[in-house]
Amino acid sequence: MSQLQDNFGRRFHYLRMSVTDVCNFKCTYCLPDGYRPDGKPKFLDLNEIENLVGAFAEVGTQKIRITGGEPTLRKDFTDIVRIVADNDKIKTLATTTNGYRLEKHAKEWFDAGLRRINVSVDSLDPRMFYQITGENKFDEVMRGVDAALEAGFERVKINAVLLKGLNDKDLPRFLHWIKHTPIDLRFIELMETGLGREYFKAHHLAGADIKSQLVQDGWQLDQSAVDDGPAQNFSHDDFKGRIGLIMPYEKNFCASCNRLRVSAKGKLHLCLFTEHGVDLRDLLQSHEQRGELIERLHGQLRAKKETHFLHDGITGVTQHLASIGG
Ligand SMILES: Nc1nc2c(ncn2[C@@H]2O[C@H](COP(=O)(O)OP(=O)(O)OP(=O)(O)O)[C@@H](O)[C@H]2O)c(=O)[nH]1
Ligand SMILES: C[S@@+](CC[C@H](N)C(=O)[O-])C[C@H]1O[C@@H](n2cnc3c(N)ncnc32)[C@H](O)[C@@H]1O
Ligand code: SF4
Ligand code: SF4
Repeated sequence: MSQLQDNFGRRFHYLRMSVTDVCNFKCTYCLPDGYRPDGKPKFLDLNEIENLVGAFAEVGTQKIRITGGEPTLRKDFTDIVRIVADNDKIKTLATTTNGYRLEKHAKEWFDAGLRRINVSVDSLDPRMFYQITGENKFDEVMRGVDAALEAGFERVKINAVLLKGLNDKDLPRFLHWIKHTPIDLRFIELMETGLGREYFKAHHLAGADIKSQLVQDGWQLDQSAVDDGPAQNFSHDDFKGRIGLIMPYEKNFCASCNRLRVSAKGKLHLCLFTEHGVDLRDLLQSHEQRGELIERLHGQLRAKKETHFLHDGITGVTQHLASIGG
């Protein structure tokens, strides 16, 4: 079966699969008022997930990241991990989590087949962590990170959204942490969502500024991390950890786009900032529908735009990233 490719020659071997919109945190840049149910949520069930993964695997998907909302709030999260891990075409299985349930379940998820984990830790100062996430859970989350390191995950990454006037003083603490700890830090430039211009204007910090500072301090661009898509990665001889920057406002950011998204209710999003998703759910009901589903995927890929709306100055297209999984 031919691989997913768009009109610009980009190949898509990475699926970000959201399994819930629900979240228990209130990150100020994402869900400042917390999760608000939109009617009765009915997220993809295990059968639908298995059919989805099977179809994507058949058209070249090798990496799946389970995301949300907070994916680990699903009671059947471990079963979801197992379903994806059981598909031998999927070589890399990852999740992104706020770390809330990590301490207790890291080993269980690892044993079910999860191999990479990204934990969002926006600050290493517990008070700032609380101010940003709305949850006083810094110690629990950090114990979760330790549990993940102990469980044997091949990669443990920490995501932090760069926020002017909030966590922008934290860089030295983060650097101190990765001096002797083999952690990959991911600094993500704040993206403007439907939350409003004011928040963005007040807190947006250009990733390029962090990049200049890192380069000045002897960090070197590492081109070897080929599966990382649009992130730029840096390493330093004196540090065990690495740093990745996601700078969506940089020119050419989308040229290396390699990922597609499916929402928790089964909608295909060709970009994090597309206007709407295309329903796949009607074709996720049985294994026999796989051929038709694959045809729909190929058809949709032809409509993928070269770059995203943010570059055209159109904002508010995505209300918040919890709805698509970031
Ligand atoms: N605009 C944009 N932002 C992205 C893209 N990929 C990741 N991001 C942002 O970076 C955040 C962190 O991503 P993660 O879920 O941790 O995964 P990742 O950084 O893609 O990690 P890898 O799978 O190792 O590449 C996402 O939630 C988004 O906010 C992308 O393709 N486009
Ligand atoms: C939507 S969350 C879902 C997974 C999980 N709840 C978590 O926080 O890790 C995925 C990632 O999106 C990032 N994110 C959310 N809103 C963002 C925004 N407006 N700009 C940049 N990154 C954002 C978060 O920091 C997080 O690392
Ligand atoms: S970034 Fe993740 S943890 Fe924070 S509110 Fe959004 S979905 Fe929840
Ligand atoms: S913004 Fe859209 S097109 Fe650009 S890299 Fe992200 S998902 Fe791909």
